[in-house]
Amino acid sequence: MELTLVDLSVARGGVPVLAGVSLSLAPGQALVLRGPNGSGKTTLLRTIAGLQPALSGQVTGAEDRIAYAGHADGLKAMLSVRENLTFWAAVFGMRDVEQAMQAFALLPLADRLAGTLSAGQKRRLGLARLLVTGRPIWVLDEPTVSLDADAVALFAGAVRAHLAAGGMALIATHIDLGLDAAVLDVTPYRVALNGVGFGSSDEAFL
Ligand SMILES: Nc1ncnc2c1ncn2[C@@H]1O[C@H](COP(=O)(O)OP(=O)(O)OP(=O)(O)O)[C@@H](O)[C@H]1O
Repeated sequence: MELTLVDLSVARGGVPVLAGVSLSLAPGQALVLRGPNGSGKTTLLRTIAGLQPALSGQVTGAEDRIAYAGHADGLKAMLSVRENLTFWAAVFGMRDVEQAMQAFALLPLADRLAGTLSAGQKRRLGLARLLVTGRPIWVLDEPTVSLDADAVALFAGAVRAHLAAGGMALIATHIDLGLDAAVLDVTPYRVALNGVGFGSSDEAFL
């Protein structure tokens, strides 16, 4: 089943950011979102993932099918790498955490507390979580932040395997992942602010 956006408009802090975004993603396909800092990529991804409501328009094919990885890794600092993945696997009804650790070179760190990992290791663990969700649509916001070249290659390999298995991926990134993916620049969808500033915030925790 495809993921489809029809005429989607999104806002942050009550201020419209992007308007009229339409796209569709079929099984096996990836789409890379591009656009300057502050252009609205995160806002669009959060809306697609159901973390905030759209201003208008529709998202179809997303219900209970999205695994979202945003800027925060959302790890439990006092659980080990293996325990973090086991926790998430249980939440999503999956079991195989060993394969997820292997895919992101985490096996040597399996018993380390997540809170003691380096930034790049934490990011690898956050991305390994995608594999234990069993969800077909990966919505990823700057997934390669903190990753070294080897880890970026591991990540790109995981995305390729996910697509080959019929998964989908929507990725906001400023770097070239070497994926066979379409690219959507959000710039043409930006809403002109016409003097309206960003005075408010739409989240309790920033
Ligand atoms: N919590 C918030 N409350 C209000 N406005 C916000 C909030 N977070 C971001 N914004 C504003 O919303 C606009 C869109 O931000 P967004 O994070 O979606 O852009 P982005 O394209 O993902 O940027 P980047 O490439 O820097 O990650 C920006 O002008 C930003 O300053």
